[in-house]
Amino acid sequence: MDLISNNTYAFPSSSPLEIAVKAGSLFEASSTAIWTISALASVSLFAWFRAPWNDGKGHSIPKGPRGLPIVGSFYALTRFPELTLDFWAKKFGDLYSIWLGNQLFVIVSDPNVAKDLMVTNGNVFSSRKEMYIKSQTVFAGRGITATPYNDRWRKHRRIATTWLSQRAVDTYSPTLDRESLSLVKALFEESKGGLVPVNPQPHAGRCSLNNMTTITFGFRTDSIEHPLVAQALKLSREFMNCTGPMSNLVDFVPLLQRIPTPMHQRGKKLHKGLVDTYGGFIQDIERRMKSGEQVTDCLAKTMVEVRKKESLDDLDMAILASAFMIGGVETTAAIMQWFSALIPAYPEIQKKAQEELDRVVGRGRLPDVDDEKNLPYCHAIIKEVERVHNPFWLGTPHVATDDFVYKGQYIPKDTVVVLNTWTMHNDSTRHSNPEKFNPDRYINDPLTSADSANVANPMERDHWMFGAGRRICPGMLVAEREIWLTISRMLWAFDMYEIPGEPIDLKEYDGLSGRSPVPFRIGLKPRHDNVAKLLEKVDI
Ligand code: HEM
Repeated sequence: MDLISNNTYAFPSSSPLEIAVKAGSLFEASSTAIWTISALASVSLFAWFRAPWNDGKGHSIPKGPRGLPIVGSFYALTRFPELTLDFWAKKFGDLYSIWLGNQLFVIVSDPNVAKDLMVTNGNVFSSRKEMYIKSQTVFAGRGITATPYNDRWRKHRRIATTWLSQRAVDTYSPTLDRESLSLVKALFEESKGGLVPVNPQPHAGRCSLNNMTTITFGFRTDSIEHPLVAQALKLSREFMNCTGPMSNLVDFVPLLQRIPTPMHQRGKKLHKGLVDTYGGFIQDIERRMKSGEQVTDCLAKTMVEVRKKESLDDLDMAILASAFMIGGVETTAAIMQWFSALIPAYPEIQKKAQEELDRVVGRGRLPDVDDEKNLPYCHAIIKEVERVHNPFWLGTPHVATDDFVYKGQYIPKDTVVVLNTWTMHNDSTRHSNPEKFNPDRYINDPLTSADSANVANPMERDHWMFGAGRRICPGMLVAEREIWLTISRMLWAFDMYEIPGEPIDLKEYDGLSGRSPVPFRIGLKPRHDNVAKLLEKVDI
């Protein structure tokens, strides 16, 4: 494969970083004319729509790239934004600022700064910006993920955490167990026992989808051909592409919000798609409950039961369910997909994991939840995949609800705060030789990521994939269990190998904010006869 050699994760000579940086500097160099024309046109606008650069007490906003009039630094962030942000982190430091249109962002590239702002000062840095497309158009002012730090968010977060607590996740174990077995069986069948190359992506997508539809609506799909699989994955992907932290300029240039753009149409269509699909399931559940039918326990049923007490309207329920379906499907599926794309290049790592599995679990049964503590190498592989291939390099930004001065640097109220996790995950002071895929770096880290998020020293946290502070992902527990069951069982069942002549591209990815690998195929050779035997009774 062309991008990986000797276990080293190295960028090609015309790397996205170089392209982004070259594009940035070329743009800056050749943009004198654009500057002159647009500066004249925009100077008055500038003064009008940009926040103050200092607090009048000698504290200025953090330094950062100058950007262009009107669009700010947007031009440099349309492709591989994480690499451009990393380049600027090296130039401007752990806390720097950028402008996108009229919006000031500060970019946090260091674990200590992340903790100081988002955890220690969580009372200031736990809100969300009401972005025009994401919050106002797609979520119509609802939805836990996009809601500002207010009572509506507290209510939705309370309902969500009830459904995502450790106790709740324990009750989903049979679902997570079943779906991971169904995934392994589907891969086994499609690969015809190792003879036919397989793209595991749709199977991983259906596995995550089934977990979320069962938790949210109490049903599952029975094959990757089920129409909901394509529909749900399309909605999630469109959501990620329209609403990522830096996905569209309409959010940051108020003038664009007043004229019809294709992004408005996409936002409205997406809103309708989410409400029709997920709101439709809730209405169906409510109708069945009213007619006295027994309805399986699920989030939708709970919402219908408490709707009066919690003053939830139809839109609240549809959007909260959508947040589960968006937050919980593309994310866990992406980790399974990155694992499947990456691991074939590392036969020696697979072998080591499989030796551990044979020794601890044996070949007479598949690994289970309780085995994780005794399988440190398999546990470490997952953490390393998450470090190297966080599906959300920029997370979900927070916003400051007050003016704040951090180490002499002024962060005005309404500034958007982005965790630059690419830089944090590739910091050589925390992770030696960060470019190397090396599960051994986590071999002495038995913590779950949920526990690791609470370690006192932020330099010791495993990774920042789930965000930070009061808005940290409430789905961590279910996500970790789901990922454990699927990945440990794939390692137990298959030798995963590259198809000769079909290199797997790990640099490109699909998605503007949530990332998954571009389509690929791998070989999946069952490791022993018990694979077929133990999967015999599993239903897909
Ligand atoms: C690998 C899997 C996952 C990843 C990488 C992930 C990542 C994230 C991130 C980065 C955030 C923003 C955190 C912050 O603001 O600091 C978030 C929030 C959220 N996630 Fe996840 N997530 C995953 C799985 C899940 C699952 C399974 C669910 C279940 C429904 C879920 C539901 C949510 C919700 C509802 C929020 C919004 C929380 C709020 O704004 O208060 N996530 N997630």
